Amino acid sequence: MRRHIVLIGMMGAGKTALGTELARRLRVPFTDSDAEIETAAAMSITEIFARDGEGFFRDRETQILSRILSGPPGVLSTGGGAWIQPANRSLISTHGVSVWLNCDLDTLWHRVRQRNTRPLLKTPDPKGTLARLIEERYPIYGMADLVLESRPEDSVDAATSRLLDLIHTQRPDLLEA
Ligand SMILES: Nc1ncnc2c1ncn2[C@@H]1O[C@H](COP(=O)(O)OP(=O)(O)O)[C@@H](O)[C@H]1O
Ligand SMILES: O=C(O)C1=C[C@@H](OP(=O)(O)O)[C@@H](O)[C@H](O)C1
Ligand SMILES: [Mg+2]
Repeated sequence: MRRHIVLIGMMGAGKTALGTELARRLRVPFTDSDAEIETAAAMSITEIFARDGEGFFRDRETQILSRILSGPPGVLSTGGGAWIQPANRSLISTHGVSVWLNCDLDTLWHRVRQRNTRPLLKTPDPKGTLARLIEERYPIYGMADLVLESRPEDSVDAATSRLLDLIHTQRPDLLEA
C-alpha cells in the first residue's frame, strides 16, 4: 500500500470498528488517532477535554495525525472532528485517501447513547447536539475522496466487506503492494 486509507465521519459511524477490521483483512498497520492521543497523554479523551479543554485536544490531534501520516501507510481511523480542521484535511489529502462513513442520525444515536466516552455529547440534549454537529459537519465530510453509505442493518463484518468493495472499485491502485 502506498497511501494511507483514512476513515472520517461522525462519532458512532464506525471509524474505529471498521478501521480495525479493514486493517486486519488487508494485513496493514492500524492506527486510531484518539487512542494515540490517549496513550501519549496517559489520559482518556474525557479527561483531556475536562482538564485541558477542546483546543488543547485539537492541537494534539493535528500533531498526532502529522506523525502517523508521515509514517508507513496503513489504515487510520480519525476522531469525528479531525477532518473539520483545514490543516488536518490538507495533511490527510497529501498522504492518504479519505473515506467518509456516512451515517444517519438515528443510527448514530443508537450506537453512541450507551457510551459515556464522548465529551462533546455531555450536554442536556445529546441527541440534539449530535443533530447540530451533523448539520455543521456533513458539507465538510462531503469533500472526502470516497463515501461509504452505511446501512443500519449491516454488521461490522458486512460493512467492512462493502468498504473493501468500494476501495476495490474506486481506487484499486491503493491495494497494490
Ligand atoms: N454496521 C456497522 N458499522 C459500524 N459500526 C457498527 C455497525 N454495527 C455495529 N456497530 C457498532 O457501532 C459502534 C461504532 O463505534 P466506533 O467504531 O467507536 O465509531 P467511531 O470510531 O466512528 O466513533 C461499535 O461499537 C461497532 O461495533
Ligand atoms: O466528533 C468529535 O469531535 C470527536 C470524536 C471522538 O472520536 P470518535 O468519532 O471516534 O468518537 C473524539 O475524537 C472526541 O471525543 C471528539
Ligand atoms: Mg473512534
